[in-house]
Amino acid sequence: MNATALGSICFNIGHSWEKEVAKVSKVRKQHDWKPIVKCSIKGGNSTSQKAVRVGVLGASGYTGAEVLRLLANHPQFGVALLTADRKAGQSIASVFPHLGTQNLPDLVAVKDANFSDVDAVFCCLPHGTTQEIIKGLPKHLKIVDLSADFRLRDISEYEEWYGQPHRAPELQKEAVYGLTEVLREDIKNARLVANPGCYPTSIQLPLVPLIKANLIGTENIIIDAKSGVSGAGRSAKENILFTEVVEGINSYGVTRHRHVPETEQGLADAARSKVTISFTPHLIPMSRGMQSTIYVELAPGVRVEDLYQQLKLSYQDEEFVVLLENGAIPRTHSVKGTNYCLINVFPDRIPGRAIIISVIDNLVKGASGQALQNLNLMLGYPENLGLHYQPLFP
Ligand SMILES: NC(=O)C1=CN([C@@H]2O[C@H](COP(=O)(O)OP(=O)(O)OC[C@H]3O[C@@H](n4cnc5c(N)ncnc54)[C@H](OP(=O)(O)O)[C@@H]3O)[C@@H](O)[C@H]2O)C=CC1
Ligand SMILES: CC(=O)N[C@@H](CCC(=O)OP(=O)(O)O)C(=O)O
Repeated sequence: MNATALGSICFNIGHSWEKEVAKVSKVRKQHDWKPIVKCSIKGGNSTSQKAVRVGVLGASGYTGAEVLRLLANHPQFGVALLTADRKAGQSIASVFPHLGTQNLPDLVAVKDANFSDVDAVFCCLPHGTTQEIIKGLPKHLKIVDLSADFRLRDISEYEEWYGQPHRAPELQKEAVYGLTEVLREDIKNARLVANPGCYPTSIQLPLVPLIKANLIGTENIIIDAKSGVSGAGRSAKENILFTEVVEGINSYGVTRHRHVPETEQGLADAARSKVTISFTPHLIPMSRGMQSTIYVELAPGVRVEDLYQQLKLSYQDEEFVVLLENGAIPRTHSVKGTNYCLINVFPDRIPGRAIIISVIDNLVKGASGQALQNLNLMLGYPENLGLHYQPLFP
């Protein structure tokens, strides 16, 4: 898809809900899904009739709030339960005034939550905490976990990188990694999806097709990545104070960031052999957005044009992953507030090397948007339902 096509995506998103719901009904028939149980619940449109009752665990955090922003436009998912920790007992309006018009349920502590009227949850909790909480959830729930707790298949690797033993190894075996465009078929049948990290999403989407096609070397991949500050969550930390972040750039996790094993796991699956990356993330003074600039070696006999054509082929039918027109620079402004990943490939001035730029909104494709894309799939809906947003620019 080229930049003109992207323009038409961004500016012709004229999907009417009637059309969407008609598509849903068709998909439901194909999947022999249970009939729509009409229930009156508070949600994006208060007291509207929605088919699926959704809970958001960690609704007082950034990714939880982003799930709620997206659900406000979802024709089939209504919000039935919201949880928080320190903010339990408060209204969502007092925690997030921008969500105050939605007439959402108040925040409760997870231990006081009643899941009997909930069909699916987005788990937007810190890693570590999440394993214990998900272990205790009723089995009827479909779960999309936004934390890192179920992303690493090898639990010894989890212990090594997260500094604590895995507390739900049985559930780890069941979890499906939620990189939608790559693992769509597995996600459709999953009960528990481990939604990918933001950096790993922005890196794997361009690299997986190139590695699968043996077009690039797998031992000398260098990734220089930048994230907006919302990537660090909403709780107070010294390194994300305004004064620490504004007018500067801060590298962190240098030589050792926990997204390395997650990214190498996904790339190794594509290569069917070990892949190693050098990865350095940076915190930059913007609220949301992420760019990964990736330096790769071309496999013998391969041209940069071959990389471009491969990505074009791989993503030609994808709505949310867009290869820009030759030479166009992906910008975080173009994806702000949307579920898009924009990619382009450039020849390095050093022969035999290429530079790939990939941008996403860390809170949308890097978290809550991809999570919604996955839950749509898990419940047999079109994966783009509720995800049609134009970029917020300027
Ligand atoms: N921010 C991002 O861009 C991305 C984040 N993620 C992952 O998503 C998850 C959520 O991130 P984010 O929204 O940024 O985090 P926040 O820190 O903004 O929010 C965390 C949420 O979890 C709740 N919480 C904290 N501790 C507990 C506990 N012990 N028991 C129950 N609830 C608890 C908080 O409640 P309260 O505020 O009331 O204390 C809050 O609602 C994390 O695992 C993160 O790594 C993944 C991809 C991108
Ligand atoms: C800016 C910032 O701090 N970003 C977070 C990554 C956010 C994310 O994707 O986190 P999870 O893997 O925990 O889900 C970090 O580097 O740890």
